[in-house]
Amino acid sequence: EITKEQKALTKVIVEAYNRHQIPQDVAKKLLQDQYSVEENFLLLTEMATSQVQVIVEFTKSIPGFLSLDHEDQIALLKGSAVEAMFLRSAQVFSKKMPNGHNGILEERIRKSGISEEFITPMFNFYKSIIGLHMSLEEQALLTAITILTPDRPYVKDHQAVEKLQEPMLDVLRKVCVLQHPQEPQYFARLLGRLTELRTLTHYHAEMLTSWRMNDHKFTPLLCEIWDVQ
Ligand SMILES: CC(C)c1onc(-c2c(Cl)cccc2Cl)c1COc1ccc(-c2ccc3c(C(=O)O)csc3c2)cc1
Repeated sequence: EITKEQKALTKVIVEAYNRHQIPQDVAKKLLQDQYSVEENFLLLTEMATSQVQVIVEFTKSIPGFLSLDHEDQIALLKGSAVEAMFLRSAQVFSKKMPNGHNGILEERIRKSGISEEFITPMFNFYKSIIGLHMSLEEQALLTAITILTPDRPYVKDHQAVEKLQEPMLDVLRKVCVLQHPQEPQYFARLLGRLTELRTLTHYHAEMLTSWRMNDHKFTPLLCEIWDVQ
């Protein structure tokens, strides 16, 4: 069962996850009434830029992260940002957002210049995450586990990252058993979502290319984290 240290670790991660969120005034922009492809792309770019800042702050609160090699810290953030944003935007769809953000976010994503071949797997993923009815602890721990994935490109000290990721996996497994006693495979299903996230990262790289082909501009922060422009 869950040790004192594991309870403390979960508390730190959940508090960081709750503390760092997109500012309400940015989220509210989703409710604007222009729905052109251009307008949607600009809004989603603003959301993504704000969400990256949120992910960076959340990551800095993960115990031990700031003690990693600095280049590895950057490699982990660059390698996981898209996956962390899929997880976060999935929660927007699953929780009944006040004044129906979720329907609006979906509509803007569907009409932002993303081709159908990417929209289908993207929304299949969203459906599968929503169907898991993840608790806040599970969302926060799964996001930290995704960020602390040792085999991201250019990570030098894999072991140092594994040492941070393993305790998170141990406590997530126990949290899943406690919160979904009737579903012994729940933890395995959560980890299965991480595999599906990897394929979405691949699709996402192609989405970026097709946006750029149509001369779409990104913000400096997104260009840096996604190595574009
Ligand atoms: C550059 C841009 C066009 C882009 O490129 N790929 C993706 C992209 C897409 Cl289209 C899907 C998945 C991942 C990415 Cl990076 C995106 C848009 O990324 C988003 C990132 C994050 C949110 C997001 C998060 C939280 C919340 C909350 C909340 O927490 O209360 C309220 S509103 C909201 C909105 C939306 C969109």
